Amino acid sequence: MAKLVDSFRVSPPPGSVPTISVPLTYFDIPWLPNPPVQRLFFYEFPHPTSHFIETTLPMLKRSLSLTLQHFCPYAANIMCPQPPGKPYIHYMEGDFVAFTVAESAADFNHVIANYPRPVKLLHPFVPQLPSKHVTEDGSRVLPILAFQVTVFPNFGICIGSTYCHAVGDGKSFMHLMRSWTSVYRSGGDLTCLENSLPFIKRDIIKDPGGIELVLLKDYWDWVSTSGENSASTQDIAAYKVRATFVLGRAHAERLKHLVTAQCRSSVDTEQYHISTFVVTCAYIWVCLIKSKESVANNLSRDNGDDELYYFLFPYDCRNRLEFWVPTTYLGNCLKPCAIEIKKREVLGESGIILAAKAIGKGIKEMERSDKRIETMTRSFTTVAGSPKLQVYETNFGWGRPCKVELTHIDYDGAISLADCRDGESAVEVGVALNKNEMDEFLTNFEQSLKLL
Ligand SMILES: CC(C)(COP(=O)(O)OP(=O)(O)OC[C@H]1O[C@@H](n2cnc3c(N)ncnc32)[C@H](O)[C@@H]1OP(=O)(O)O)[C@@H](O)C(=O)NCCC(=O)NCCSC(=O)CC(=O)O
Repeated sequence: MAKLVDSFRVSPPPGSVPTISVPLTYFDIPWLPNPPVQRLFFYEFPHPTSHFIETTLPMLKRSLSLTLQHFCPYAANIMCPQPPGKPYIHYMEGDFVAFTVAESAADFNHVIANYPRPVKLLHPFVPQLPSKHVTEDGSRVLPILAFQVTVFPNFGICIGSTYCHAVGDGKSFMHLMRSWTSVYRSGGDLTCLENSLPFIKRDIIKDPGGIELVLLKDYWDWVSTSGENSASTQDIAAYKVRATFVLGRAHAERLKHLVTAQCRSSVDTEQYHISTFVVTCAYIWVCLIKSKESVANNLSRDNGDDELYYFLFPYDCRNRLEFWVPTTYLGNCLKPCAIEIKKREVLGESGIILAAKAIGKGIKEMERSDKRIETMTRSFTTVAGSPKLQVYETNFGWGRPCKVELTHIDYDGAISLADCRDGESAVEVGVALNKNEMDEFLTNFEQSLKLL
């Protein structure tokens, strides 16, 4: 539980940003039906709530307001006119980011632990976006971003965020977060942002193949069928537990070595992109499949040998397209990369190696732009976050986060990936599963490590 202390609306400074309309591109539109991204940053903060409110809160709000002047899409709304109107981001004076302050009596060390805990434990620290509403002309208005700062008196604070993925991907959001921390640390001096301002214009995204219209039609179909009435997600997560698994650098290197050794020749090796990301995903994916099949009492490899499992992860297209997209581009610039593997391959002795080769081959094909997107029917695992987002590099001046969590994985069955706080570890993986699946996963994770 968290007790509401105060709530605010944080806008860019008055008069600093003109009214702006930014179209959504074909990279943004597919994210519209997705539930929002929820990321929690936990920090040690050994002070009472009164200290936070008097000394920290004013500058947190002021620095956010100043930062939003350069990141105004995050203070805006997404306007969704009735078809055939195209959705777009719209900012006007007075638009804001919802900003709530709460206090929690929960045990901070338990909250930030890696071991399995009920997913419900973290939900009180996740901010709610303001309600969607409909304008007189029938346009739906979707608020984009909300923050909630929860104080755990004398122990820590949590900066919780909820944002609509259609406004921008993880790279864009973490650009905002890191900029906010810089402005906070500099006492409100915006010159610290001068070398890394976001690139907000969308007309650099070229669409020679007319893919936007295809995706818009899919979106309009979604609105007219399930749309806003999709099933409540809260119930799905009620009985789940979540845990964080850390893959050490030594284990990642050993896995990379094992996979590379399995490629028959150097020519063969060139067909695969083998990295820490690839082997971590392969390792977790195989442990997940084994755990779920074990709980379903379905571990026999003779049964449904050719049944397929799918793995889906985003591929950042910045600097990888035929047209120029700067690394500071604010928006979505991700393509989905889908991998498939047969059940008998996963459950065999070389399951992790085969999974790594499949993922590594998929990335190479993305680089050559010849990867087809498969139709997935069932049994797919998706990835949220990325070790490249540097979520632990968000220091407001009271140290790096002691824990970062993505809580929307509680609902959609994705795994979350992040960099690690300490240099010894390679990747942090967040998993939310039913209790009995988590027990199996823990066993699989530990046992497979011993085999490396
Ligand atoms: C396709 C990928 C997933 C692949 O990941 P990789 O870690 O393999 O990435 P990469 O292409 O940078 O390759 C890194 C590996 O190549 C090696 N490498 C790189 N450059 C090299 C060079 N010049 N010479 C030799 N080796 C080199 C490095 O050692 C490293 O291995 P090693 O690592 O072993 O040292 C990634 O490129 C990508 O697009 N990531 C972005 C995904 C993303 O943005 N997700 C967020 C979704 S938004 C979201 O979900 C919302 C939110 O989060 O808020």
